[in-house]
Amino acid sequence: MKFEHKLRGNVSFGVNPIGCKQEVLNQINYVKEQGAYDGPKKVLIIGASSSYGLATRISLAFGAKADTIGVSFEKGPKSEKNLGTAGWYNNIYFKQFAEAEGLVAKNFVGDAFSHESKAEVIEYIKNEFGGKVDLVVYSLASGVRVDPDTGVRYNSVIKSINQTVVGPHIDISKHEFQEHTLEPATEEEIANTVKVMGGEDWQFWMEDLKEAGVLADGVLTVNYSYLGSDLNRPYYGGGTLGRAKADCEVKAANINASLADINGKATIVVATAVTTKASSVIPFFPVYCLGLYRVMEDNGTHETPIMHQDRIYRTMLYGNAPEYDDEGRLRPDNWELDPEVQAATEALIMTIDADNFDSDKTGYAVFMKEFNNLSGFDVDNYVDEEVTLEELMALEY
Ligand SMILES: NC(=O)c1ccc[n+]([C@@H]2O[C@H](COP(=O)([O-])OP(=O)(O)OC[C@H]3O[C@@H](n4cnc5c(N)ncnc54)[C@H](O)[C@@H]3O)[C@@H](O)[C@H]2O)c1
Repeated sequence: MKFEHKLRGNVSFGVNPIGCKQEVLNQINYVKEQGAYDGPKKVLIIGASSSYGLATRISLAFGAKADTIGVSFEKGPKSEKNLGTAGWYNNIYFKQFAEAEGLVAKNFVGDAFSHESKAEVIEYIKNEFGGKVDLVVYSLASGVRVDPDTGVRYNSVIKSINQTVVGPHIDISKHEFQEHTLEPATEEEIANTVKVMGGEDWQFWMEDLKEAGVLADGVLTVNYSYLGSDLNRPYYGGGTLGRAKADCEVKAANINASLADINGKATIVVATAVTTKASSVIPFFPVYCLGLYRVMEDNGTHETPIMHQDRIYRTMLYGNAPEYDDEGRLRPDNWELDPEVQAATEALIMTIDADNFDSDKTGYAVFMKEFNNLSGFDVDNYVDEEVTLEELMALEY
């Protein structure tokens, strides 16, 4: 079967399942090369099927020998034209590789926002996962959330607040460098984005898990945030997504209070900018990445999700070199926010235009390779393997 990388704007519809398998294996091998580390042994990851959540799962399983439960919202194959989503295959192949090493790897595919998903996961932890988890990772990125109590559907928007933002953007499918205009969000759009991407559902998960008695003494829970810099503040930190991230900090404080009696802790991890399905559709962000990646590649500090998450868990959360800010947030993003890196990124971005955006002057090649890798294309060590639709449909998650 031929796999086609279909794109609309910066959204990918095609998938190469065999490429996804190799990409998962490449990440596993990266972690193994770093060696083993002491970490949590029973982990729940909400949003586990791609980028940061998947990288977290791979690092913890293959670096710290953790058993993992992954929750995600992915689609399986229906026809040769519709092979489903990359995350579907990432789940399957992660599980195969983890089980081959004697680890437990359980996948739940469904809506993490629903009561049913939470109940199913809790039942599984109680009956088949040893009764308790010692780490809960919340790595969800979604455009919609249906409120589980009212049934009301909320959509998140990526918009600025109180200002119109005009700047450069790239349309990947058209291979075009464009000027983009972002109109400010309404109050309702801001509130809806907080409802979807804020911390409410994280808090709901932690309340339900605690009430069910499935959190180990000393449990840690983390939520991935992004703060960024002046270069992206108008459309990120100062925009609707920034509001949602601020809400996660409020909810972290609530969770911390509720976990005190079991010595638990909620931590906001401010992660670095990486190429993911969620970040590629943020207006202007790809151009920020073109500048940033060139500078960080040249400095030897550019990281992919697996490199970043492995460093976070190995050296910071379960290592002896965590770096917290005054607000108690973990700051592995300090390589990105280094003033010299930011100044060089800004200077480079000012020179990027329609003629050179895809040249070696920028991080275009790095960005595009990472973008293609997300769907199983352009993967290192890839070996073509004949596979039929029936075989793909028979794969069990
Ligand atoms: N990409 C970046 O540059 C960056 C930087 C810092 C922080 N973060 C944060 O990291 C987190 C993860 O983002 P990502 O970029 O890895 O996203 P992603 O799109 O790669 O992954 C999102 C995950 O959420 C799951 N998901 C979405 N809706 C769901 C639902 N209703 N039920 C169950 N699962 C669902 C998907 O299946 C997937 O596993 C987000 O909070 C994001 O803001 C991202």
